[in-house]
Amino acid sequence: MPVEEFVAGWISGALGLVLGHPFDTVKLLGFFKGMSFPIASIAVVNSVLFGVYSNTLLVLTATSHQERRAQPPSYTHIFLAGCTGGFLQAYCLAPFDLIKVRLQNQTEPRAQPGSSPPRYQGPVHCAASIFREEGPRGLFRGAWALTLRDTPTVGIYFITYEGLCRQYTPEGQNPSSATVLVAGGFAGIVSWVAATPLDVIKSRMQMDGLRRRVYQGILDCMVSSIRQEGLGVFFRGVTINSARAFPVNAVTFLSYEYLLRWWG
Ligand SMILES: CN(C)C(=N)NCCC[C@H](N)C(=O)O
Repeated sequence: MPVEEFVAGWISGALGLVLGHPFDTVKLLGFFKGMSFPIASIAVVNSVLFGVYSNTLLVLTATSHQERRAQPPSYTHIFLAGCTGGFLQAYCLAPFDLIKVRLQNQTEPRAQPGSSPPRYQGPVHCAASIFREEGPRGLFRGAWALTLRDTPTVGIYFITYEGLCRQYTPEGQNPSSATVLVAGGFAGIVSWVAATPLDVIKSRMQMDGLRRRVYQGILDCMVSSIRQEGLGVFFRGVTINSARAFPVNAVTFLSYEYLLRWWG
């Protein structure tokens, strides 16, 4: 199994994250101290995403990354490989994303002298507390919603990227840096617009159970969110998600493509 795609995915995910971090922190007006935890986690997750995507395409089309410019895969194969990558990355992402959401939502003012410390003191303490208080399965709270969010939308992500690259690149050639940046950025925006409704539900499921269980499941969470807040609830955060998605994914695709070209 070729591993370059896993390594390129690892590095490009970390680079994309550096750009996305300020948006992620602003998103919930919370604080998410330090970058080492997000960098480490996103690098692993991106490596799974790109590695599984490329290796699934290899199985489906019998072409390696280098051969795909001359023999472009069909959009159906791209979509299926993207969905497979999205499905598997969601499971790796689930515990990291849960910790991120729990820390971001911890918006109590920072400890004043004499006040009690925050519930979670950092990523490791957060993971250990969830494990202790909610059991090992607690670390995967919201994982189904995350899988439903990522499986189709990562398919859309790769279709948009490939479609735009093909549109603006002469046949058989590699796309230019400008094309990769724009196609990557738009792939990020389109997929995040599609992902936002389930992103809202996923975050609510991840916060559920902290004090008491409110929702019986994904459907119940959807229905009660719509009842209480109307359909607009599904678009909460869509602007910040899109603003973050462009630079993050432009840089992720540019570094991924160039690392693979560089390694031949
Ligand atoms: C819409 N979704 C879930 C995606 N397109 N996922 C693929 C990776 C996105 C990138 N790591 C990011 O954080 O934007």
